[in-house]
Amino acid sequence: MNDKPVIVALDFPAAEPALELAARLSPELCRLKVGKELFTRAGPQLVESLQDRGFEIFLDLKFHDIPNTVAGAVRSAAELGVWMVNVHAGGGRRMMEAAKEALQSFSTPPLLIAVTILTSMSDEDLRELGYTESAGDRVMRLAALTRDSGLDGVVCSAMEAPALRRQMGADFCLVTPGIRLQGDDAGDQRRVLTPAAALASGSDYLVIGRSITGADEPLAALERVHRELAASE
Ligand SMILES: O=C(O)c1cc(=O)[nH]c(=O)n1[C@@H]1O[C@H](COP(=O)(O)O)[C@@H](O)[C@H]1O
Repeated sequence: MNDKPVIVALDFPAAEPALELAARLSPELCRLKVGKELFTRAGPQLVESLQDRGFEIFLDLKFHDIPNTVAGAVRSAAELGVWMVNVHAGGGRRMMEAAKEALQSFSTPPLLIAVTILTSMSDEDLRELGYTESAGDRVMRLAALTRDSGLDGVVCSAMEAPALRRQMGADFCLVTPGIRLQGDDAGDQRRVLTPAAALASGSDYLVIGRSITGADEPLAALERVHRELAASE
């Protein structure tokens, strides 16, 4: 297990609750993810405030556009000094290669990760989009394309992690959302696992939102995750 596998998803509508939650966590125990809702409202200033408090940031804006536009967006993220940034693998090889190329001039570039198939998507959802492959097969295809395009890894469901680890090797970074503490509601997620099961499946980083941010005591929930991970080693 790497030293800090937990990334807490700050899915809040404004800076204030995000900063309040961050104040109840510790940069020793987790990194933070700033996604579309929060970034659209609070922007780079919020990212900088969180960094000033010692947190490394996963900027989760899932860029998906023409190569030139995505390259510029990824460059802007790197200039913000974030630790991880992501794009949609569905943007294709040229888009991902352009994103990678945009990071060449940075001495410590962010990890560049691609989203394969969202963990909210079921096989049935994919069929409705006209895809004949199962979610699992499509994830494998998109992950191979991601690796061949020079990216560092993928966001995927922990359910796909064992096959991805086998196929992509030890150095390919697997970031897995869709994590729930035992007893928590899955909500809109479709392919969920517990933290220990996700790590045992080969995940490097666990993205955890509501199981921590929705807990009465977020730090206690984060510590519970760490205890469960340590016990499962
Ligand atoms: O890129 C992501 O982080 C992501 C990809 C994906 O396939 N599924 C997914 O849930 N996520 C994110 O992971 C977080 C999960 O939050 P919870 O379901 O509350 O734990 C959210 O911020 C999602 O945006």
